[in-house]
Amino acid sequence: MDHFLWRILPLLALLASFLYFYYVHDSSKFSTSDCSLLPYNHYWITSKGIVTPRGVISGAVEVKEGIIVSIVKEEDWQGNSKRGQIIDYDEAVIMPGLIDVHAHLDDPGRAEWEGFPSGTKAAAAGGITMLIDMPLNSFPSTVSVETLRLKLEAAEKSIYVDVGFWGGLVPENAFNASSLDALLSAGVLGLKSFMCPSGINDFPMTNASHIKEGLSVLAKYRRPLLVHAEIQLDSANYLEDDANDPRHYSTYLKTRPPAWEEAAIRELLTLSKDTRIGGPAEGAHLHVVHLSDSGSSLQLLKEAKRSGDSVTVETCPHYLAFSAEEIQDGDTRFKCAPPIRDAANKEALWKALLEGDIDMLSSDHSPTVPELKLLNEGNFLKAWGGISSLQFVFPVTWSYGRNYGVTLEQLALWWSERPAKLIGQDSKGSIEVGKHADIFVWEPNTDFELNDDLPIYLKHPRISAYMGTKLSGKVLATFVRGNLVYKEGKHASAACGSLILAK
Ligand SMILES: NC(=O)NC(NC(N)=O)C(=O)[O-]
Ligand SMILES: [Zn+2]
Ligand SMILES: [Zn+2]
Repeated sequence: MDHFLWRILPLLALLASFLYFYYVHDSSKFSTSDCSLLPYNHYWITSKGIVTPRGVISGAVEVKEGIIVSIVKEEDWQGNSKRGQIIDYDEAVIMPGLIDVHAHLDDPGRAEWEGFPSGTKAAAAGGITMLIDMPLNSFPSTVSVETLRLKLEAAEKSIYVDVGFWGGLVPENAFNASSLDALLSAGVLGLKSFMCPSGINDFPMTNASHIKEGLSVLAKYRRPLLVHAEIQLDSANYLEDDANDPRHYSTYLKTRPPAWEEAAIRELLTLSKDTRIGGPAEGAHLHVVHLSDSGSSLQLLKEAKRSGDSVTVETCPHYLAFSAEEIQDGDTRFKCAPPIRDAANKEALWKALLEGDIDMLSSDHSPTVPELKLLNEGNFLKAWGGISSLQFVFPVTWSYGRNYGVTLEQLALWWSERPAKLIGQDSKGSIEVGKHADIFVWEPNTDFELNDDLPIYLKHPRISAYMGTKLSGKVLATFVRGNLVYKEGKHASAACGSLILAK
């Protein structure tokens, strides 16, 4: 027996060295740092498609200690041998990480709905390198310095991507300038308010005078006011009869007509004009979240922009992917506010986005526990309003957008450059020398079906309206400040995202 062991010893040694090289030497399998799946922090990423503000190039991006330190075109790169570590992605696309300016992670207080760890893991797996957490659905709402502190405590050491925070503008703080001053000084990136009930009792809606107060305080800090722009008008056209079955999506659609959005946007534009006493450049920037109405609401925004108002607008992938006609009876996964409208509206939203009338995209990831989505009962009037989408927003934008001829540069503009500008983060939003190495890598032509076989990190994947859809665009890797935080089904072992506070 001994004799036999001696004879196979060289074979065992060979196997051991193979295992060493396969598992240890390939840095992506094992790591020395907990924050990154890479054991080094100076490296080059090479690819035939790197999306920069000056176009798509073939070449290399040099990353050192979290910063992009050089970008080299292929013709200047070849033949140069003094390189360090190289990660070659060949035909895969290298893009600036997505910045999602509108996500509800519901932590602290309702972490069973999502939470910072699952939400930011899902974000990283979807190419998102920074998200801004909404001030509501968590408990307490982020409406004061004290409640912001609770947010920061909940997020610290629990986030896999960078996270910033919007503060809430609510009746309780709107007339208290020192409270708003304190909240803004503590670092929220801007304020968010609702012109209709928010769906959650602890975040009440604001009226015109609250909004005016908010705008005037925000102007001093040069930070934006984000508004859920719907005003409840008489919904007399909804009656409890057979034709208005709450399991029919059309019943819900009738309860929130486009006129609600139009009325809110009209009022908002007037209010913000009133605060621009010294001219269009004065006053706070206004940002309309999740626009759904591509008709009169959009027209009002276009006119305001043309007259020089400081206003931007976002829409969300669910308004671009789905239409009311396709939503099945009882499928409350699709309930959100403002609602998903008809196919013609969807086409017009794409046109507005492509023509630059809609500035950017956001997820409005607003999940809850499956019980509150009432999936069995299928009652559109009672179910929680909010779409769960965070991990899928990029492949969704690409899958539906490619039919409209969407370019890589447009994707970067809608998901990175313009969001970075809205939140005042000059060091983020594009692949340029001196900026944070917030980057993701993806394969445009890899198709997949969203089902349980995939690694999905959201807490409640079942409630997502996207489950069961076929998509293209597979995210391979995500780097946050140079740390490889996600690679094909695996995250870094520690959550090292940064809390981003306005200065
Ligand atoms: N409480 C919410 O999360 N509301 C959200 N709900 C949606 N969009 O259906 C939102 O952003 O208004
Ligand atoms: Zn909203
Ligand atoms: Zn929202």
